[in-house]
Amino acid sequence: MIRFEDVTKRYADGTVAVDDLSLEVPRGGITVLVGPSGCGKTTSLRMINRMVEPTSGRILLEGEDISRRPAAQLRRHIGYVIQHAGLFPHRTVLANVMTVPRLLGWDRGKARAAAIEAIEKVGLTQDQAKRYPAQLSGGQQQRVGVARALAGDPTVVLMDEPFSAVDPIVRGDLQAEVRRLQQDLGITIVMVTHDIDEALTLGDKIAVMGYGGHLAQFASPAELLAEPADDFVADFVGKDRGYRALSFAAPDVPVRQERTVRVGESVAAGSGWVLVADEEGMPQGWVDVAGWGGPVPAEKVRRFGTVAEAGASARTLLDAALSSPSGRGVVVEDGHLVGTVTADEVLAAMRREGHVATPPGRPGETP
Ligand SMILES: Nc1ncnc2c1ncn2[C@@H]1O[C@H](COP(=O)(O)OP(=O)(O)OP(=O)(O)O)[C@@H](O)[C@H]1O
Repeated sequence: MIRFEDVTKRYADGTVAVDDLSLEVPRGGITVLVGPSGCGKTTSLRMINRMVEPTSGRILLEGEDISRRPAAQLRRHIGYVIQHAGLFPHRTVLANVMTVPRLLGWDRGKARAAAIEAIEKVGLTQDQAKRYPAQLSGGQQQRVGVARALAGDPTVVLMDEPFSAVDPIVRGDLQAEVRRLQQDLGITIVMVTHDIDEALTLGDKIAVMGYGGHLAQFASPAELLAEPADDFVADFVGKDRGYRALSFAAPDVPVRQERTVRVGESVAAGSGWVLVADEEGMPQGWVDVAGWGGPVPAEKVRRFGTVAEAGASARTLLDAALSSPSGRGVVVEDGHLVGTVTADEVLAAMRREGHVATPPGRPGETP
């Protein structure tokens, strides 16, 4: 839906900020532009709303060359969020958010209603709407920035390093919020970040840009981790990409049936690790039935570590298995036991589905 065709931007001093960029941002998802400082991310983003004009090439929005549309008209459908929110300090939150619909020519009543709706969408209260930006935390100010971008009912929202100025916990909340908003509203988000973790967390598609403003790779997070196009991308994506890739694979691991007992129920000596569940079948923990038998005492029940929801990522399944005292990870659906998986079973499923390579068999080993 946003298509860059051979787009180059050379600034007046000769700097080539973007070099022959061609890519297609899909409609209704999050596309992230990521790369080291100065690689042309911001320039690329700003060409989408014509804050910067390409030197050559063209950009199409829904098949239409944006250079043919008056910039002001184009921007009506494109929200814009910047680092530090860029709020007017002497205007209340509500007035700040109203600026966008007012610029669109909406009357005060309609602009106010749209602003209030946008403020609620980003999780701010009516009380906070009456305050001035300085009376809010950094994370809340950033929410106001997002609300302002949404108030004009855009189809596309551009975000330039929107969360880089907030602490990691707030950042995580804001990332989740942006993902939720994108899904609820069906908008297309194009986001710039220099943080590969943020790109991998949020991006449906990621454009890794390299020095000199050229596109190094345009791919999904899973593809980027599995098959970085070159050394630059491999370095940028990071050394532990094998582990990170686990988050993006949801292998079909056969779940084994697991017998459960209740506290007070008798077990035979030497049963090994037995899963304890309550009367509704909700798993509660493991009990090690080694040198004893008889009724299970509550104080012998050990928590099971993490639990995986059915259909979870390989990372979650492995984590459940590795953190379980029995080595068997508990898989649940709506809190009810489905069964258990071991780390070996998760890895075997990963191999079967081609998510991880199968090591060549050593001599004497049966395949
Ligand atoms: N108005 C301008 N005039 C001249 N050169 C510019 C201008 N704006 C940006 N540049 C240069 O173009 C290149 C790309 O800049 P841009 O801001 O697009 O990169 P970026 O990837 O967003 O960087 P950062 O992560 O540091 O913000 C840089 O070398 C920058 O110095």
